[in-house]
Amino acid sequence: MHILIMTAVEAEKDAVLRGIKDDHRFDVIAGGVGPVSAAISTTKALLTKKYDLVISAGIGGGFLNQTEIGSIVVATEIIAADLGAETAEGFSSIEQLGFGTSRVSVDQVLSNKLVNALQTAGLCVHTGPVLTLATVTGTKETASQLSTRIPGATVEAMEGFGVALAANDARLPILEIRTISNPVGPRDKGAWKIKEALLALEKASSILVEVL
Ligand SMILES: O=C(O)c1cccc(C(=O)CC[C@H]2O[C@@H](n3cnc4c(=O)[nH]cnc43)[C@H](O)[C@@H]2O)c1
Repeated sequence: MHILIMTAVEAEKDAVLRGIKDDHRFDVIAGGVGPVSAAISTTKALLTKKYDLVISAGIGGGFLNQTEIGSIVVATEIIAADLGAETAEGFSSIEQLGFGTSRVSVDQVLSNKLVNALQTAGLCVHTGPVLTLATVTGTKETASQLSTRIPGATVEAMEGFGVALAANDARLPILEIRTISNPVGPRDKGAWKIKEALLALEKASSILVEVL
């Protein structure tokens, strides 16, 4: 089995590599920040080699009461949360506009297997929809609007949907794994617990090797 893991930045890639060690089934690529860079980088990677599974992995912002800093989230669904139109009545999704879909399903069998293994290893793990946004949420109001609009929203990050669309286009299964560095809400980048989130990403990656 050949597995492609896409992160946004090098620090996330290094954390994944520390977890998977020298397992040659995995390629790990830092494809850039945001859904567009992620989609382009993933598409390019999928054209260069035959893969069986694609994983979007990295740190993310956790929704209040759903996650803790340093916990791991395995996506049940990958959702482009800002793909649509703002109207006088509120946000209209791309589905409501009739132009396509903002949701990609994950491989449920693999994701359940991974969640069980992470729990067995004693790690703090949650499951739920992982949102992709091109803009990091920076206010309480936007955070609250997102969790109202997308019930169960667990994490927000910036790449999953781009990676997932590229995987879908290549007819490959997709997973998304995020570890929580900060709460979704008022921006305070100085308070992001990046070290803790990268350590959790390393641990989650070491379990991935056992599961796949
Ligand atoms: O400064 C560093 O050392 C550093 C190390 C690793 C990663 C970073 C990033 O800034 C990664 C950006 C990446 O993180 C995701 N992310 C994290 N929190 C959020 C959030 O609250 N909302 C949306 N995205 C978030 C995102 O996927 C970015 O690509 C820095």
